[in-house]
Amino acid sequence: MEVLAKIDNVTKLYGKKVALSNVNLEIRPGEIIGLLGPNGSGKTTLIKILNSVLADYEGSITIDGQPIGVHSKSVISYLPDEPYFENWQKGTDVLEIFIDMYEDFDYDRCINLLKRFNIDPAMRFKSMSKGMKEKFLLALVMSRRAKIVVLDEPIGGVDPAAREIILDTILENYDENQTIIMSTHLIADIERIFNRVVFLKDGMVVLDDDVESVRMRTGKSVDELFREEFR
Ligand SMILES: Nc1ncnc2c1ncn2[C@@H]1O[C@H](COP(=O)(O)OP(=O)(O)OP(=O)(O)O)[C@@H](O)[C@H]1O
Repeated sequence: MEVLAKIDNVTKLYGKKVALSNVNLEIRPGEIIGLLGPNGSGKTTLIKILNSVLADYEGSITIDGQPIGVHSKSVISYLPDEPYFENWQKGTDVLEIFIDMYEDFDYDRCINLLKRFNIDPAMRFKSMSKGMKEKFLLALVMSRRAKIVVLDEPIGGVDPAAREIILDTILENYDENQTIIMSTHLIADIERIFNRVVFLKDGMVVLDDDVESVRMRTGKSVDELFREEFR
């Protein structure tokens, strides 16, 4: 099957601290991948490398057949772990930026998602709660018809009822060939949407498997397996 992203022997050091150690992954179209691991295991570092935020690493990465750069940015829709807008801005200001910046941005889809999340884009960010900001940004990022969507801790600040709506929305809105890579600590809440999980431990991949085969092989949910692995 076609490989959408290939991560070959990637190692990342911060000074002497090893954040990623010889990471190898092949990512294919249509996968919904849970990138899981305890605090400090390297999830955000890997996500930042895939999204050109960090460039000083060893190893090689191709995305959609090309090295990381202008093309990879155009095919990846990225939700960072912290919002990147200013408090004085309104939702509509950022919406306009997305319309201008991304050819693949589907405005109607975004407006529908915002309605579903009960977010009024005319509000300024300083008037939104943490969860409202997260939902706003998620609606934007999910509205790009990008080949790869990378979500770093997308629903950490969102209440449990809204989480369910968001997960359903992700499943309903993602295109069949789109790949989603999502880091989270809320494994029990989210694992129903994953079809593949990657566990990182001390910067190394210690598990990379289909969710179905994990369940068949171990008789455990991903959440149970995670708690066992990282106890
Ligand atoms: N800017 C930095 N400078 C130095 N060390 C860093 C920096 N960013 C991350 N690290 C270190 O790299 C390792 C991996 O961090 P990373 O943020 O990728 O982990 P994570 O799995 O995303 O953690 P969390 O679940 O807490 O978000 C940690 O040991 C962390 O201390």
